[in-house]
This record gives sequence, structure tokens and C-alpha cells, in this order.
Amino acid sequence: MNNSSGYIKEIFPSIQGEGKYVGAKQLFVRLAGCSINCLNCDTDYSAEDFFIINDKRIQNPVSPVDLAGNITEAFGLNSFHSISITGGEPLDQFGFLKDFIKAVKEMSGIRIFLETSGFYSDKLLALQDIVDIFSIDLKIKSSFGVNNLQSVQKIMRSIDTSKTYVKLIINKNISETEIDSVLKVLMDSKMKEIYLQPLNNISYNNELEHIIELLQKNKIDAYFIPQIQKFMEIR
Ligand SMILES: Nc1nc2[nH]cc(C(=O)O)c2c(=O)[nH]1
Ligand code: SF4
Ligand SMILES: [Mg+2]
Repeated sequence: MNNSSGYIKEIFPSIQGEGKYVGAKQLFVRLAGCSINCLNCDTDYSAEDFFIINDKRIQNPVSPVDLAGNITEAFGLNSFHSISITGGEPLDQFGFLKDFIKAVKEMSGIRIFLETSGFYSDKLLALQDIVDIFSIDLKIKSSFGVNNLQSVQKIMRSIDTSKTYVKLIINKNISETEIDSVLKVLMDSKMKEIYLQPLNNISYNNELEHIIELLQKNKIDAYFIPQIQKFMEIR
């Protein structure tokens, strides 16, 4: 096994169902594994012996160049907005991730969209030159049992915010203190917008309205977007 080989969970074409780029046609590449252990995780990221591209079985782990070649051959890639690399936590396979991005960009020129938990600031910042769009989660205890606000603050202080957006997953029991700390992170950075996603698609309610008002009063544009893939019953 090559050092930078990686474990893939699944690969499928779909429509981005969350956040700022909702509606974009993407090829989803879900990396296996996650070191974060959130409560309420909605993703099966366990690695298996193989994964499937169209009908072809590919053995795990796979080399970055082989994966890039297989994807480019199977999907052409020029009909997609971007490749969404998601997980799990893709930064847990940093060496593989970096080599894969370089290889697939060289082969196809496609944009790279990276979904990450926001816990690993140094690794994320090290990919600034090769990733086109960063989707970063703000994790708060009431939704996920973990908190990454310090790490996201560090990222926001040095990242190019024009290619970055942050998502906040909101549970019914979000506290005023949590909203305040999220506001502080945004106000400390150049990022003046946030994408709110209700956990388990809870309906728009008074608490949510209150959060949006608080954000707007502080000149942070808030966009409330439930996960459309769940409504549409697509992957
Ligand atoms: N359609 C669709 N949109 C998504 N946006 C983020 C996803 C994820 O699982 O990371 C996802 C996903 O799994 N499917
Ligand atoms: S970071 Fe994402 S994939 Fe990992 S445990 Fe948390 S919600 Fe699940
Ligand atoms: Mg998901």
C-alpha cells in the first residue's frame, strides 16, 4: 500500500442539497472515516473493502492518481459544477486528499469543493491554493456535543472568505450563549454571512426567527436552508 492511498466510502453524482451552493450538480466523493465523533451524526462513513464507480468495484485503499483517473474516465467531469469532497472528515486522510485534488485538477480542471468539520485549521489552511470552495461547519454542543469555535475563528482570520462559507446546524435547544459565541467568531472575521441548517429538518419556528434577527441586527446575513436532498429523496 502506497503511503498516500486512501479509503473511499462512496462516489455518486447528485445535486448539492445544503448551504450556499444548493442546487449545483456535483460529483460527490465521500471519504471514509471520521475522528470527530459528533452526536447526531447522519452519515455512515465506515470503510469497506471496496467502493463502486458506476458498476465497477474498486478496491480500498486506492491511490490518488488511480482514483482521479477512474473518476475522469467514468464521469467526464465537464458536465459538473464541481467535485464535492465530503466525509466523514476528509482532512483525516490529508496526504491522500491533497494528492487526489492535485491529480484530478490536473486531469480535468474541475473545481474542488471541500466539506469539512472545521476542526483541523492547519490542514485546512494548507489546502487554500488547491481548493476552490470551502464549506465549513460551525459545531456547537447543543447540536453535536462538540465545539470547534476556536478552530473556526483561526481559519476565518486567515482564509480567503470569498471562497468560504460556514454552516451552522441548529437544534431546538441552542442557547443564547452559543448564539453569542457564533456571532463573536463571525464579527471577528471578514465573513458576514452564515447558512443555518435545521437539525433533522425541524420546521421554521420562533427560536429560529430569534436567531436570524440577532444575526441580522449584527449585520450578518443569515440564510435558512434545510437539507433539500432529504425532501427530494435524492442522494
Ligand atoms: N445531495 C447531497 N448534498 C449534500 N451536501 C452535503 C452532503 C454530505 O453528506 O456531506 C450531501 C449529500 O450527501 N447529498
Ligand atoms: S464531523 Fe461530520 S461525519 Fe464526522 S462525526 Fe461529525 S457529523 Fe459525522
Ligand atoms: Mg451528510
